Amino acid sequence: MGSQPTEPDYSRTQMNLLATDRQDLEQVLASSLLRLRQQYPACQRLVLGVSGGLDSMVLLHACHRLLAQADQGQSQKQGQPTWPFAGLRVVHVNHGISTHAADWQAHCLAVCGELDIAFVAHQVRVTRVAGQGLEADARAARYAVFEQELAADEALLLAHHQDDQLETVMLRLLRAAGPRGLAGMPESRPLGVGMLWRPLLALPREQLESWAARHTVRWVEDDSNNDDRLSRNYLRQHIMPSLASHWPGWRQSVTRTAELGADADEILTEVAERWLAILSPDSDRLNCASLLNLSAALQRLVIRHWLLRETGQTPGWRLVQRVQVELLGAGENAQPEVNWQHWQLRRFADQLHVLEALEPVPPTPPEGYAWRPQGDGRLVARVLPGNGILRLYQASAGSAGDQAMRFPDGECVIRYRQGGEQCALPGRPRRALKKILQESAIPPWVRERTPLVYIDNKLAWIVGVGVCEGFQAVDEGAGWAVRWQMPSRQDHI
Ligand SMILES: Nc1ncnc2c1ncn2[C@@H]1O[C@H](COP(=O)(O)OP(=O)(O)OP(=O)(O)O)[C@@H](O)[C@H]1O
Repeated sequence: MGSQPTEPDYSRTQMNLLATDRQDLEQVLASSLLRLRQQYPACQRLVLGVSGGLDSMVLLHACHRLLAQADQGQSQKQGQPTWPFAGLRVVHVNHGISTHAADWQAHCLAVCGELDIAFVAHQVRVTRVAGQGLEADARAARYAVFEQELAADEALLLAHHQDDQLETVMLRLLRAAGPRGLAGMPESRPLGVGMLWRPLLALPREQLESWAARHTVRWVEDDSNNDDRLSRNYLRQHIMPSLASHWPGWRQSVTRTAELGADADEILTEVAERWLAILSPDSDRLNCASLLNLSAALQRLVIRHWLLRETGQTPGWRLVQRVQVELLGAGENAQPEVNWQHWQLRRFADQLHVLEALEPVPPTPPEGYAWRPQGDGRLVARVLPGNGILRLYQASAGSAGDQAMRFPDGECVIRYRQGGEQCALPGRPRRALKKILQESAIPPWVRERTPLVYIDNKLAWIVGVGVCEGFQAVDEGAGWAVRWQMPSRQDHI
């Protein structure tokens, strides 16, 4: 296959479709765009994702025709404007993978020039992710560009069609999927600050092909489409034709399955959210004791949605299973952990935690990190290299209680535990710091990086645990409290 713009292949177009499709495709597009405008009134301008291939070229030309009709005064249909948008522009992502990448970009630029439509191209560097194919990596890079590119009043239109949807559902089925996977691609979803919209999702590929033929649309054939080592191509070339020959209604059946999947997913999401509101009301933690009271299937549902909520990534079946067995099933005193991408999933104090893996804290200088009062008597926030930031604030009566510290007159320094330290909390015997930390509510993965505030070389405050004997504020309102914001998003102590 070459990269040159190809003449439409008339031999593949079907006569019956040729007779009727022209209006159909444009009608379907127009009513989809009206629906977009009604559902998301904030979307006033359109951005088309155009690769240079047949599908997105059809979308581009068909949008251009609707826009031209509107300009020629045919803009009202049953009282509705046929083109209710203020702007239209095209974005092309050049992945730089194919040897024909520059031709695709040049073709998109040329067509947009002919149609007088604003065009922007982005060259991306595709980052390879272990265990993921090149196509998926390219897609991630592409969507990152789309997301960046989109403004809050814009919707991105992509030219996915019914065959793409069927392939997606079949591939997911073959890789194992629950209702969410079987639901296929949604017609719309939020993308960055804007919306993503797929106006051609209901139309079969054939219909796009015959429309392209009729309008002498030129496109660039993607040479990788012929490579049947790629699963999607194998399915398209070998499996789908035989399905059609034995089950003429298979497209409708799979489409219906996707619709049922979408319904089931919506209901399951509602159920999961209700449970999350109970089991993880206002924190990123999930309560194990209550979770264990649920049925095994409901546990997996809640775990899946909790991970999705906290990380933005959909966890696979195996991971959910591991969390259920290895973390939820662990004894109370065990401290198991499951690593997933750059997250750590841990169990501590009868809660499941999802943490972004933290870099180890860099070695502290022997003299510690000085934390000096300002001339006006206030201490400023102290950035701890690799370990977040400490802030001091005046503890108002009641807000900090016995956590309020006397104003540190002496030399104030921050250190971390080195081993062998001892101290006494008010009214308690002197003990090893290690023991005090172990018995505190501080999770084990935070203990070694817990800031220790020394005043005149004496341990005055174990952040997150309390003020040491001799340093507590006596008068209400006279004390100071410390807040530590860890480098990861979730932990404030
Ligand atoms: N390089 C590109 N630049 C701009 N838009 C693109 C590009 N590639 C694809 N698109 C848009 O995305 C649509 C779908 O493309 P394609 O089927 O190749 O994507 P996909 O990898 O299957 O994506 P998805 O993961 O969303 O299914 C195209 O019709 C087009 O609208």
